[in-house]
Amino acid sequence: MASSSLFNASLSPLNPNQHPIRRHPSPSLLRHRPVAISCTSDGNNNTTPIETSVKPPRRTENTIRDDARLHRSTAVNPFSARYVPFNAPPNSTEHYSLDEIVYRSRSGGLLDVEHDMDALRRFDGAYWRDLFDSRVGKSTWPYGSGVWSKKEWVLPEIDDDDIVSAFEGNSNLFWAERFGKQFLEMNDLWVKHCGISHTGSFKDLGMTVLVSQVNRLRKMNRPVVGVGCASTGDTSAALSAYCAAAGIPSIVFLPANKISMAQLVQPIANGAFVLSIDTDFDGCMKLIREVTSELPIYLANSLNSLRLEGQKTAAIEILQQFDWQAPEWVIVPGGNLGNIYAFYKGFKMCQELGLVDRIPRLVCAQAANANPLYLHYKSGWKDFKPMTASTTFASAIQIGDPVSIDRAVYALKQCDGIVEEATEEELMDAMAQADSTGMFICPHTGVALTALFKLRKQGVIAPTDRTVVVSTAHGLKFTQSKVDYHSKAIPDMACRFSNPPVEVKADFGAVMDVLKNYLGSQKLRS
Ligand SMILES: Cc1ncc(COP(=O)(O)O)c(C=O)c1O
Ligand SMILES: N[C@@H](CCOP(=O)(O)O)C(=O)O
Repeated sequence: MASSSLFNASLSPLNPNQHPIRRHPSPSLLRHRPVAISCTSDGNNNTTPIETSVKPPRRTENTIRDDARLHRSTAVNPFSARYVPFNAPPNSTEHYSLDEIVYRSRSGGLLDVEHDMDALRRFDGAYWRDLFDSRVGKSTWPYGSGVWSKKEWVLPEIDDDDIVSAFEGNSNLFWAERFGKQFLEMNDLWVKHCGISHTGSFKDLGMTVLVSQVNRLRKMNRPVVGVGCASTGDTSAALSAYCAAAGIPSIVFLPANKISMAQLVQPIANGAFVLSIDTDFDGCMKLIREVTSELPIYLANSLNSLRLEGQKTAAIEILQQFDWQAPEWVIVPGGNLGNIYAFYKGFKMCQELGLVDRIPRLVCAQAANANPLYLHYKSGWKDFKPMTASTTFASAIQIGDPVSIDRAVYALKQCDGIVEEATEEELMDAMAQADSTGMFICPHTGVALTALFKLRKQGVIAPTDRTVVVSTAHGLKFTQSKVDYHSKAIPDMACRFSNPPVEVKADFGAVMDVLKNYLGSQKLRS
């Protein structure tokens, strides 16, 4: 992408430690009295609630891990999960322990993490809502994380000591008041800022789960020397950060010259082994799959269904942030297509376990330059054709052969979902419009906002529909695209919402003239 001369001068470079195992905990008890509730087992995995002690304050010499250890329940954990073939027929018996290293089913299809829903159903929706609410805003290990605050639904069997977490999640659900009013005549529009996160994207949500499980496997002496991924920049950043925190080697395959400088420097700084490969993301993905089947390198892309268990918590969080009410619409930018399924799965679990009575309709938004799902949708879900994706400012979704295509199609069909697309000009304009109302979003979020513009214009989304746009990465990772846009340095793009700096002499009169001109152009607020 071209860089700007304009910018050269000015812009250089409860007691949540244990499961309160009982059916109807009083909300007041959970919120106001720090009572530790544990459970005993009769040896048949039947649990009986008992209240134990009032939690003493943390001793200053203890870490939060020590503190959690002191308060850990010794009772039998009634929850479990395993791998099963994705969308398996009801008579399928194929399944694998999460401690096995397996990414594909026997028939070569995708896998899914299946939870013991009967065990989870022994507690009603009110119980789970209260439990999850009681853990928000604390530093208790590991529940200070938005992912691990839902541990029973994520990786129920992992030891808290094996968890590698940066207290990710609990991201801001931003009321886009001015953007909604000014550009869409909407009053209930929200942006879920998943990119305001440890490494600047939603990938942290899945990576904490995957790297925690790797940590466990390594302690079990399973053959995992390192963890590897192919990436358009965000998966690699998250993988390298979580591996560095745990002291685990990470290996990342990046398509040469196709990711932003800010993304490239993240794994470099975190000490990953970085391969810059002369191909696109799909080429890197093919290579990492081949390599991980030959070497003791654990695959960290979302082909590995563990990742989606963490990512689904963003959906649960949205419901929680709306006091357990489902919005009408959730719009998610899609590339490798794991996230759209993760959102569906999070919403669906909340419905099945009685936390909400319905789920939102999902919209998956793709860049027109990398739109295999959109074309598939438009063909009435006839045969899917992978493509070679072209360059897009939404570089993290420049993917032509998404590994989770089956998951995405399933999710969209189940929730009466829609697929939309955004041209380069549309996505860049939408990003600039959002930024002009106080956000600082990434181009992928611009893709999602374009889908919203189109669906509002078609009357599919109504002005009062509660709508959430998922912002997937921090705008600071993509500043070059913003510099190019505001410099009007993009060939064949009008850059209608650009706001270049005004060059002015260091002279009082000249500055006054410019300012008077500017103020005159602004409407006086009544
Ligand atoms: C910033 C950003 N947004 C959206 C996506 C799309 O997510 P998914 O690949 O799960 O569809 C990705 C990665 O692909 C991403 O890095
Ligand atoms: N945008 C992704 C692409 C890979 O997706 P994944 O979810 O399968 O890891 C990235 O940042 O690498």
